[in-house]
Amino acid sequence: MISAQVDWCPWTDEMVQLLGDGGVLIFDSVLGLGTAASTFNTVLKLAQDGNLKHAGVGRSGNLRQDAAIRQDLITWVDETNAHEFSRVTALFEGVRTAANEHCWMGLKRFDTQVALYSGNGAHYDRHRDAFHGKSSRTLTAIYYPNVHWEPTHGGQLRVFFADEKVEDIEPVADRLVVFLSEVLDHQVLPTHAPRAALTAWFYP
Ligand SMILES: O=C(O)CCC(=O)C(=O)O
Ligand SMILES: [Fe+2]
Repeated sequence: MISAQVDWCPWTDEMVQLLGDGGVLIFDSVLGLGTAASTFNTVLKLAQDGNLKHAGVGRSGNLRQDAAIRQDLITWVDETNAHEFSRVTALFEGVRTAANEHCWMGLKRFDTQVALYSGNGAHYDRHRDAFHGKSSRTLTAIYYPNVHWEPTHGGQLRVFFADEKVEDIEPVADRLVVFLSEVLDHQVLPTHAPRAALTAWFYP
């Protein structure tokens, strides 16, 4: 088994093993559809108000090259919007606690990115969130609030396991996905409807 769909907490020995082996934990119905819907609306409102910006990939500093790799619009959870994302942030705090209790990861803090893919084919090419020695990003957790999501909307999170086996994960409402940042290659397939995601990166 390379992914698990189970109650989100506490983490079982099997789940800890799966994560360590470079797998993905998938948890459904983590906050309720009401919270998913209000979170999705908050992301749309941030976009309508012009508060989301084109994401850079980082080191290259080449905006055109970055735009070819990823087309999402992003911001970060900070003091201006923290109130509206408090339930999602509490969920991520729960992930941090679970990872520390069950995997002894010693995670001290996390940053939370708010992302919106427009739906006009917007995608994010295959990448890894961290590379050994280049960043202290250790664990990635993603919450999807997409209440109207359908398979024809595309936008699956495609994950690549060490043996190059692939799994496509639908970004459906109220789903939480967790994996090791330095281990798992992944991409966002082209989206054909607005697709929101909140991503936490945890640091030791
Ligand atoms: O939204 C997703 O499913 C993944 C986004 C991602 O890989 C990233 O922002 O690094
Ligand atoms: Fe990523």
